[in-house]
Amino acid sequence: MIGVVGAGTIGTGVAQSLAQAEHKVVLVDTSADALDRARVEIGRAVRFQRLVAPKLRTYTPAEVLDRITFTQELDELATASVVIENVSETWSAKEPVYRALDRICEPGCVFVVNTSCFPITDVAALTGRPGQVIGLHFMNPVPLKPVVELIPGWHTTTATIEAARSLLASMGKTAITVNDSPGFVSNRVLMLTINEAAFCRAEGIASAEAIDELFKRCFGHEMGPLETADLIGVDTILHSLEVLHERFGDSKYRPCPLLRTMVAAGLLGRKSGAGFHHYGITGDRRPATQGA
Ligand SMILES: NC(=O)c1ccc[n+]([C@@H]2O[C@H](COP(=O)([O-])OP(=O)(O)OC[C@H]3O[C@@H](n4cnc5c(N)ncnc54)[C@H](O)[C@@H]3O)[C@@H](O)[C@H]2O)c1
Repeated sequence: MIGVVGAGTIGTGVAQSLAQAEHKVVLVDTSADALDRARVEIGRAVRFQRLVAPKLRTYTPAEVLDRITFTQELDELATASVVIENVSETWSAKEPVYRALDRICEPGCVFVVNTSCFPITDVAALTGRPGQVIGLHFMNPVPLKPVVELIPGWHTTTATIEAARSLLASMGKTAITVNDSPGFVSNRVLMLTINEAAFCRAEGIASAEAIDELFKRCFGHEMGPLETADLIGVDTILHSLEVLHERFGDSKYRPCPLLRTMVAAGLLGRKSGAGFHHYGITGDRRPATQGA
């Protein structure tokens, strides 16, 4: 059984992807609402994928959901072989989870850190098993993204790296390995781009639509930086920039104040229905009427 902790934007996709690979999953969140949303979202996403991604047509939503136990009890992870942690990107959220998991889980259990920016070695130091802690930075939406950034910490053993690779292979995914550092490679670069795009929007240099169109039509990106921020979650972007700012001590990572305002206003992106753009209940983009 694989444990997944955190049933938000990314944890929901991780649980779905594991269940579609025939793993038994226990999905834990402190919020009953988050678990309810995850159940609905997984059913919707599997239905959608059966239409657009032929390789994933094998299972019905009921079959996938049947492999997932939704619970608020971390203790249910006592027999997990691997736990993938996806709780909010703040140290105050992550620290107690690792201390508790270290007490609850069997000594052989591997802990996978799905963080955007925290160094894996820092997280591993919260546990008595640093050799069995590894970073896997999944991309959103998890079921549709075939590549994962893999980050061994200082003490991560070869056996743990192999266990992570074989879990990914069972999910039809491969890894690109990078060394441990705040934000690794992908988010160290991406967060600066999104932050600068937010500054352009905040200074009135262009609309959110124009900023995103430039990246799509001039550079051939699938999504613009502000659409990407909405997909990831504006709160997760803000927390990630705060981690980079604090860890590097470099002012180039200071978060654009507009991001703080948007988080305070509840404009979190797709998950709240509005961010830099507006979204319908199925996540489709709608013309902006107000907000950022
Ligand atoms: N959103 C992305 O695209 C993305 C991609 C890769 C990695 N990440 C990382 O994954 C983690 C989660 O990000 P997210 O975007 O899903 O955030 P989110 O805010 O959508 O979800 C976080 C979830 O964690 C839950 N949570 C908080 N404390 C908890 C606890 N003690 N026990 C159990 N559940 C708890 C919250 O209730 C919430 O449902 C972060 O570290 C983020 O940086 C996010």
